[in-house]
Amino acid sequence: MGYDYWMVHLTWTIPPAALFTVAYWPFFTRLEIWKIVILINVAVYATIPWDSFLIRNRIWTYPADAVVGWTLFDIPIEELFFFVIQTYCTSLLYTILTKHLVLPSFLLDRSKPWAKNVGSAAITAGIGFGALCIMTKSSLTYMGLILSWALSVILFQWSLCGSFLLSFPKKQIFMSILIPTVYLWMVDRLSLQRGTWVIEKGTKLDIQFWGFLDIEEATFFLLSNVMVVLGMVTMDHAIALAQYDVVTSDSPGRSLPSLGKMAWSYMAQRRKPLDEGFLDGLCAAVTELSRKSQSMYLGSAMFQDGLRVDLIFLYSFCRVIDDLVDEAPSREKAQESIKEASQVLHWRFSEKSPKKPLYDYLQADMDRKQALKASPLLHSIALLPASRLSLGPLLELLSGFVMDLGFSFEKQEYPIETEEDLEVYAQRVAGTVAAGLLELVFSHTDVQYSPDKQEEIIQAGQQMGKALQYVNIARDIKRDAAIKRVYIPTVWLKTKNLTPTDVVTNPDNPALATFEDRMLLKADHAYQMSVQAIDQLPKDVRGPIKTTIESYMMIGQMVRKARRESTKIEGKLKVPLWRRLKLAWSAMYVNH
Ligand SMILES: CC(C)=CCC/C(C)=C/C=C/C(C)=C/C=C/C(C)=C/C=C/C=C(C)/C=C/C=C(C)/C=C/C1=C(C)CCCC1(C)C
Repeated sequence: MGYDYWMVHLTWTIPPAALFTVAYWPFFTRLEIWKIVILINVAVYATIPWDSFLIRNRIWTYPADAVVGWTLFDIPIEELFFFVIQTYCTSLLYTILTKHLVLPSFLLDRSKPWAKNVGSAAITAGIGFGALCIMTKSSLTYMGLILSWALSVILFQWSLCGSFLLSFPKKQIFMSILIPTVYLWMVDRLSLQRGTWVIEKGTKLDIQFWGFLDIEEATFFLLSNVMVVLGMVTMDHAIALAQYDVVTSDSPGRSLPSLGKMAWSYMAQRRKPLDEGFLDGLCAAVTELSRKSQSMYLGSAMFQDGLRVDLIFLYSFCRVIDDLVDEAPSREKAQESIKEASQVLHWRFSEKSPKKPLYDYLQADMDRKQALKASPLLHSIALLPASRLSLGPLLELLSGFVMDLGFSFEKQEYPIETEEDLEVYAQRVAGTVAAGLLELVFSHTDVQYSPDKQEEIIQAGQQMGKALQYVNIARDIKRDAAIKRVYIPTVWLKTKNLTPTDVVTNPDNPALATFEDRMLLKADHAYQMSVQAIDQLPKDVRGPIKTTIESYMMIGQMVRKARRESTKIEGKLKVPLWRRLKLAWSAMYVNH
């Protein structure tokens, strides 16, 4: 008896598993943990008969002084632990690397119709080849046993998730397979060299890499990681379909069904055709978000499932209308866009069945389809989750943009005259977005809130939205001056004998520091008044919301610090990535 095999685990497999677990712990969701637990079970049950058969046939052996001696179906306990820990590490790595992806956006099958069949044929050929190898009862035996067993599992997985896998990003798949594979190759080589396990001659090809790593072992570790990763992808395919059902559903409030239910409806494979218009729009919105704001994209990944998808659509709408107004060639054109947005919003929210799948709706009327394709505004409104939002805040947001159009340097018109104007403006452009976000949160949770409670929380949320807008304004005084906008109330400026025009012409005036400070104080005050409300939100949104808010408030602190140390800032002030990560980690940890 000996501890060599356990030492392999203690030195090589347990430490990376522990390290990744601690680093990722605050971000683990219940669903992710269940996925991994299920996969570990499947992996263990699927591997036991195979491994036991190989050991009984003495394809490989364990020196008595390397193992403790406890076995199950002749498999050393250390080896069983290997199935568990490898499946855990690889699936955790996959979970981390794919965390930012929006699963339903890969449901659209853009692959060639033959691609899936070619894959199936190739895998089947591999299984056949493996069987032939086994029949030769020669040095090909071990390779044959690996190929026929692993490829059978992979064929089953491919038959379920093939099309989904083809549209899934390849980089994440390759990394989650290759990193653990190469790592385990090194561990395996070391153990074979030490003789912790021995592959018997006669049934192996006797070809080694790096002196010790048998070609069969290399193949095995590659294929076992492929099985683990494809197992995760298959479950994610089922989850993507369930998320799709939630976000395209008629009912205003629905959360994701249980994993068991998802697996059942996935295996039954009876589905209505997917709404292509919707999925196209989702892909476009996701691409846009990741292109325009990487931090918002990554931040949104902390929100789960259907809520995240809905938030992306809400963001997309705000973004589109914002760009339309900012990039309009003239004030009149911008006003037209806002008017159009208002009309389409009314249409979207009054339609008898506004939640009707977009694609059906478009099919019914080709002209409308053309119009939608041509106009990002129409498109983004068509995609808004109208059954889970209300019209009020969206219209109020438009009125915020109208205020922005009131600025005119030539005519010396500045709409933010009093502090109250500032508050109205912040409510319109930011309070409304917070209200929309919270409506979506209430729709996607199983927690029951009375209407009064919801109203109370939305009030606080709007206050917080305003706080963040004040931070924004304080940070952007110079950038706004460059586009001839001044959000510092005219009455504040008057106390220092300044006018908004002075700010536009001389944004470097040190006297402006007072107003920056005052704006940040206003932000702090609004923050203090509303921060406790976060604790009343559903548990799984507290962390992400805290993270978003705190990283914004941190910008405020950095503005203050930059002013104190009179650092010159070119462009937009940003919180460094590592500080945001640290902040996210602790905000998520506290609310885990
Ligand atoms: C739930 C929802 C929503 C939907 C359902 C969707 C669905 C149907 C999904 C289906 C998924 C499936 C079928 C997944 C299957 C995964 C498998 C079989 C993984 C095997 C891993 C095997 C592993 C890791 C084996 C590891 C073995 C090891 C490390 C052995 C090592 C070794 C050592 C150390 C020395 C001697 C040689 C040897 C190679 C045996």
